[in-house]
Amino acid sequence: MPKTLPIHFAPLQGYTEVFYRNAHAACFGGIDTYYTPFVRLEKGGFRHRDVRGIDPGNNQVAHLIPQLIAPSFEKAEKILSLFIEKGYKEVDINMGCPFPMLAKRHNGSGILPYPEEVQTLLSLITEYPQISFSIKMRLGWEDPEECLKLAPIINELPLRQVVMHPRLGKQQYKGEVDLKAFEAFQNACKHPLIYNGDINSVEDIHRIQEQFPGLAGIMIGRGLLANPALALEYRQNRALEFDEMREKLQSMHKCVYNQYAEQLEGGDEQLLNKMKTFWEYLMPQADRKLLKAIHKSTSLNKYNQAILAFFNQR
Ligand SMILES: Cc1cc2nc3c(=O)[nH]c(=O)nc-3n(C[C@H](O)[C@H](O)[C@H](O)COP(=O)(O)O)c2cc1C
Repeated sequence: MPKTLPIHFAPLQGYTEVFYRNAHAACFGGIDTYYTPFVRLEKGGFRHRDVRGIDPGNNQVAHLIPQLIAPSFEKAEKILSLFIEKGYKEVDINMGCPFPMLAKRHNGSGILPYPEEVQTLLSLITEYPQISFSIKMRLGWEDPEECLKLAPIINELPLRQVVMHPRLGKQQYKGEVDLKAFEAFQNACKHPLIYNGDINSVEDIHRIQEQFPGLAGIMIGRGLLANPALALEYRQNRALEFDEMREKLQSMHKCVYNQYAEQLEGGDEQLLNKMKTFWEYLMPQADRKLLKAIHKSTSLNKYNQAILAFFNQR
């Protein structure tokens, strides 16, 4: 039996928000580390929801790491100061985001073609030795050679780990993950390395683990949104029974719903929209009619009826 690797829940802006993370940890678990979606500066300040999302008072998961995205040392330092003020000792730096609006300003994977800018940004890491840093990155913006050129810079830094999603920024989420290029980076990288990308089943985890025996962990995003039990099933080496899955999912749904119902002030429509995102990636293999009724519900009332029908299915 290969050893069980730590599973990291990837940050997903708009999905793995604080209420989702709390509910997931309480109802499913199996995760070693959760990450906040990236915090960024908007017109020099912070977005309220980002500040709420990292506030330790709102977070109930055992191990949470806040993530920042910035194109420069100064901006990154400002966000880091917020994390330090909130008491965090571990921080992740995003060098993987492919969104063109951010990438064109050298945020996320947009910085990868520019080794000097990467070096300046990451000098933050040596300036704050009291913080344990990780980076989450892609192969490059348009060429997988980019990460190999960055390897000497990255290797010099006292990093806790590197998370690699083996796609290019310009690909967004299209095409296949490039496992050959991942291997080349693994050979060049001296830090503990975590694989991230297109893991949708326990078999996928085992396959990646076999192919890359030196890995320090696996990070999963959309696969966990689709099957919140995935990490638990991997850890316990068993698939959840239908009834057990339903029970856990129902309590997770209730937990997310109640937290949003308490916090949101925009009425039923806002709550309805928030809850619909909960279902966007969830259980794509479930009964299509039941899912469609949820996705298409036009009022909170209709949504609640659709949910009831979903959880009452045999
Ligand atoms: C809607 C969406 C939002 C995302 N937000 C973030 C983010 O805030 N920070 C980050 O590092 N990655 C973000 N990602 C990338 C994921 O963390 C992950 O790297 C990517 O989805 C590949 O992993 P997966 O195939 O397991 O989902 C996002 C991805 C998606 C689809």
